Amino acid sequence: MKWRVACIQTNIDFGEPEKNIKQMEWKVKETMETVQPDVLLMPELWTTGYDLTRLHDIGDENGKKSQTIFSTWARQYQVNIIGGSIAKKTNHGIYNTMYVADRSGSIIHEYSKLHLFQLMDEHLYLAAGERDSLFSLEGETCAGFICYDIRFPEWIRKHTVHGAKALFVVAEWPSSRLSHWRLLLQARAIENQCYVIACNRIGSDPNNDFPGHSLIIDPWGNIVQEGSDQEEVVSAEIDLTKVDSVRKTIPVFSDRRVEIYEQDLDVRKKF
Ligand SMILES: O=C(O)CCC(=O)C(=O)O
Repeated sequence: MKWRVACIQTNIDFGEPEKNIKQMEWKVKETMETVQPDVLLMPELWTTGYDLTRLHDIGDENGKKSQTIFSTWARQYQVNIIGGSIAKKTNHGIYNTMYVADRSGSIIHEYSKLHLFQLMDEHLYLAAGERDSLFSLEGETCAGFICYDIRFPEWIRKHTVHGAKALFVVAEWPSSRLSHWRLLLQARAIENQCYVIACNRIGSDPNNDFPGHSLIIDPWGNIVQEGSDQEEVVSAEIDLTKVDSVRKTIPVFSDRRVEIYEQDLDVRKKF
């Protein structure tokens, strides 16, 4: 399977969902007219930004409005959408939730950020997801993650051992740790021998600057495309058969020694 993937690397107006949705509608239209991707990504919390203290007012009730928007755009343009994430308000709390819509407009996957980022106070305002993020897109096994999740290789691996060949990452990753962003994403691609397609935002909010640098990385760890720090669409063609050939060249998955990893370490003998 070959897909043209495209990250809408955009600024986000702080706490202004209506404005952000209107702007995104134009960007989706423009991207479909120019780049014509098969898979379209948006950044993390792109409707509200990190306006955490107001999420109970501006978040999306059960994610209903967002699902309708993704579904409408996906069907209208016949494109698969990784809808970044949005703030989903529920009776049990507010979740940082990704929806995936396929070309027919069906919502085929939902994932709520599992690891809340304390440095940006997420744990004070958001509830953590409890479910995995594996899904099938046009017959290919994929997984979706949200920002801080990429610091947890064991979480990502859980999905690639179940066959994920493309990891879609959405983020509001700050400029101060841009070097971590690049290295972590490249490491996840190399160790899991899969594509990583990662969409970050640009601009600033009251607490952080965001560097863009959305990335498309192949299963050998090469950066196929990297964004600047400006508003743009970062796109490339990916060929998922490359995943199989890299996994054949260095058979990391069959060389794993899971039975040993699962044994307890006998630390008392050593210290
Ligand atoms: O892990 C990091 O350095 C950034 C994470 C982050 O900004 C987030 O999860 O929103």
